Amino acid sequence: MPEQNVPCLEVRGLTGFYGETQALHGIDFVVQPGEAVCLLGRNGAGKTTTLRAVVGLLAKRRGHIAIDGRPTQGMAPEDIARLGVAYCPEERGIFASLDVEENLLLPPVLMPGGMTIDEIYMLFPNLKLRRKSPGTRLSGGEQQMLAIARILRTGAKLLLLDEPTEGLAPVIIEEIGEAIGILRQRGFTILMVEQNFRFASGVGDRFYVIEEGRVAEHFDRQTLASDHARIEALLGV
Ligand SMILES: Nc1ncnc2c1ncn2[C@@H]1O[C@H](COP(=O)(O)OP(=O)(O)OP(=O)(O)O)[C@@H](O)[C@H]1O
Repeated sequence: MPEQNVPCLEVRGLTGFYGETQALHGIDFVVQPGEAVCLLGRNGAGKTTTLRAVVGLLAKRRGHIAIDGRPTQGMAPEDIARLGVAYCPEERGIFASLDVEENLLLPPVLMPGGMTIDEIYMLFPNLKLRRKSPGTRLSGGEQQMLAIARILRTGAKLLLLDEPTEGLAPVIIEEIGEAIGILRQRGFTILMVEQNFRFASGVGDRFYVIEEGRVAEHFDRQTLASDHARIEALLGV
């Protein structure tokens, strides 16, 4: 049983570098169990780099990151994944030469409690219809659904989604939003990077605005509703 009041993810004073270039300058945020938290901000602000640091893909990172209270400093990505976190990258990473089901079965199951293939197909019926289609034949929306679906088998409880709506038609964006809602009902915790402010404001509980590698602002859904114009101006949307 996780201890009470232990965040699902805690990030304090996170700095990160690409070579000599500093991309993160001291990021602080928390994600509580069951929450959907969105990282917002302009291009190049450091949102993707933050997600990559959390899953250990950013080699040069400093500061405190803890998953369910367990610090991840110095850990390799595969060991961080075993703490129950999974990452769905912006570029989706679908293998073109594999069909839908082969792509689904690719990530290893790391912990008990992951969704079965049948449960995943109930969540994304399109993928079931296309189960034998190669990655190359999928639409952008199907690829995004597959990229999310693929991490649901692993047993991870914290899902990191990088721009899940990017380049997708409104009707598909709606389906992704519904799927995220169902995942939350099933107890998943979500940390998401989104440029689509409208989408983010519909699915997020709390929001952090990242600017130049720092958290510039933090607000919840209620504040977002009451202060919409100012926040839109802040994000330049
Ligand atoms: N592989 C890389 N090598 C060097 N610099 C990088 C690399 N990836 C990102 N950066 C730089 O790090 C900074 C943060 O980029 P990051 O991708 O985290 O921003 P972002 O907020 O996710 O924006 P975007 O939506 O454009 O991806 C930017 O200045 C970017 O140019």
